[in-house]
Amino acid sequence: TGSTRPQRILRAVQKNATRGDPCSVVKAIDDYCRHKEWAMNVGDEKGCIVDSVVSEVKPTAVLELGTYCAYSTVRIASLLSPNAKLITLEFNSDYAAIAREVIAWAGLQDKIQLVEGASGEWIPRLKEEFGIETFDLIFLDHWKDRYLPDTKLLEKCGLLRPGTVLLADNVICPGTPDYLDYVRNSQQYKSKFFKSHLEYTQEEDGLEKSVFLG
Ligand SMILES: O=C(NCCCCc1cc2ccncc2s1)c1cc(-c2ccc(F)cc2)cc(O)c1O
Ligand SMILES: [Mg+2]
Repeated sequence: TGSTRPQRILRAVQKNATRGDPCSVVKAIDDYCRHKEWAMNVGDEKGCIVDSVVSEVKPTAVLELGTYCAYSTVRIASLLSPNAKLITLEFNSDYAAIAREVIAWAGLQDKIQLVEGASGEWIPRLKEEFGIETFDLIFLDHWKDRYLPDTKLLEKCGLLRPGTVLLADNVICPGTPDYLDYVRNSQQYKSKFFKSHLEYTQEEDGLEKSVFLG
């Protein structure tokens, strides 16, 4: 029984990144996935767009849907203010186990709460379980056919406030057509597309930034 791709990514982090240095963790994953084997991290090109949105929003409460190996988790958390918190949901327990190790290597355990489970099950529980009022920023990077139902669920659960920013990965590749249609045509959102490329490739992709207007 050989290793899995997430295990190989963790090994690359432990080999090439400095403990407690989130930037070196991000770089180690990008180097490995660009030169050794592709993996579904948001990557460096789209990651720079994520960085600019996080820096602009200055969120104190962040929700990430889809952790995988915690590349974007670490990238976002490294930009947050001291009292800010990030909750990240991961469905796959093997991914979650690797993600916890990557988060620990980056030294960001105190900022990040990793929750194992399905978004549809956990979103209705976030207020009660974690004392969350509303989120300032939500990064959608999980099952592409869950972006729309989970956005409607977040609205229903009162987890959005006027000004909450939804930032969605992969709106072109693999694509989230129903979600794009909703946020671009709803009076409740002001939406903007950031053209980019699928991580580590020249395939078209992009991020959609949608501000909830209430
Ligand atoms: O599926 C992707 N990402 C979601 C993984 C699903 C993990 C989940 C997390 C979670 C948490 C809570 N509830 C339910 C769920 S389900 C994904 C796929 C590609 C891609 C692009 C071109 C390809 F040829 C092949 C793959 C690129 C990307 O950037 C992705 O993000
Ligand atoms: Mg993605």
